[in-house]
Amino acid sequence: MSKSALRKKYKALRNQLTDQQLDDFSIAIANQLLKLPVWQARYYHLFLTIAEQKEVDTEFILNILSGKDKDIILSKSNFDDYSLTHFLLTDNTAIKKNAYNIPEPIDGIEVPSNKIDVVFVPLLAYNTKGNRIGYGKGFYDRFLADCKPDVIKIGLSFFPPEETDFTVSENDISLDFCVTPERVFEF
Ligand SMILES: Nc1nc2c(c(=O)[nH]1)N(C=O)[C@@H](CNc1ccc(C(=O)N[C@@H](CCC(=O)O)C(=O)O)cc1)CN2
Ligand SMILES: Nc1ncnc2c1ncn2[C@@H]1O[C@H](COP(=O)(O)OP(=O)(O)OP(=O)(O)O)[C@@H](O)[C@H]1O
Repeated sequence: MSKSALRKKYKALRNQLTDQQLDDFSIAIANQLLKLPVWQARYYHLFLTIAEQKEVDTEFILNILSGKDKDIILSKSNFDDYSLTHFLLTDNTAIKKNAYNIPEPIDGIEVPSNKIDVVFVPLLAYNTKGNRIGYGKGFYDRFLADCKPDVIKIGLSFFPPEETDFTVSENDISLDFCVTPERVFEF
C-alpha cells in the first residue's frame, strides 16, 4: 500500500477511537513501557500530544519520567527547514500550542541531539521491521539522524504493525521498539 494510503488508513482508525479509549489505551501503553529495559538512562525525549489528531496521550509517560527523576527533553518544530530544537523541561518551561496544534516549549535550556538517550517517536503507521510512517515532513528522520548511534527509539501506537508492504525511503531510521496497549514489539 502507498504511504499516503496508509496515512489515510491510520488517521481514520485513530478517528474512530472514543475519548475513553484514547485514555485507556494511552494508560495501557504507558504501563507496557515499564517492561522495557530502558530505565537506566538520563535524557528522555518526549513529544507532547496533538489532541486534535488523536495521538497517543503522552501525559502518563511524562508522569512516569518525572516520577523517576529523569531529565525530560521537549522540542520546538521549525517548519522552515523541518528541524527540531530541543529544550530541557523545567518548572519554568512555558508550553504553547503552535499553528499545527502541537504543544511546544517557547524557549529554555537547549540540549543537543547527541545527549539524548531515549526517544519516544510519534507515528501514524509502522511495519513488522520497525520502519515508520509519520506525517511526511521528515522531522523525526532528520532528528534521529543527528542523535548518537546507540540512541533507543521507541514508537508509540494504538495499533499493531501494518502487514502490507510499503516503500522504505533511504532516510528512514527504524525503531528499536514499538509499544501498543497490548504488547511490546522489538525489532
Ligand atoms: N505530537 C507530535 N509532535 C511532533 C510530531 C508529531 O508527529 N507529533 N512531528 C513528527 O514529525 C513533528 C511535527 N510534524 C508535523 C508534520 C506535519 C504536520 C501537518 O502538516 N499538519 C497539517 C495536516 C495534518 C494531517 O496530515 O492531517 C495540519 O495540521 O494542517 C504537522 C506536524 C514534530 N513534533
Ligand atoms: N535526514 C534527512 N535529511 C534530509 N531530508 C530528509 C531526511 N530525512 C527525511 N528527509 C526528507 O523528508 C521528507 C519526508 O520523509 P518521510 O516521507 O520519510 O516522512 P515521515 O517519516 O512520514 O515523517 P516524519 O518523520 O515527519 O514523521 C522526504 O522528502 C525526505 O526526503
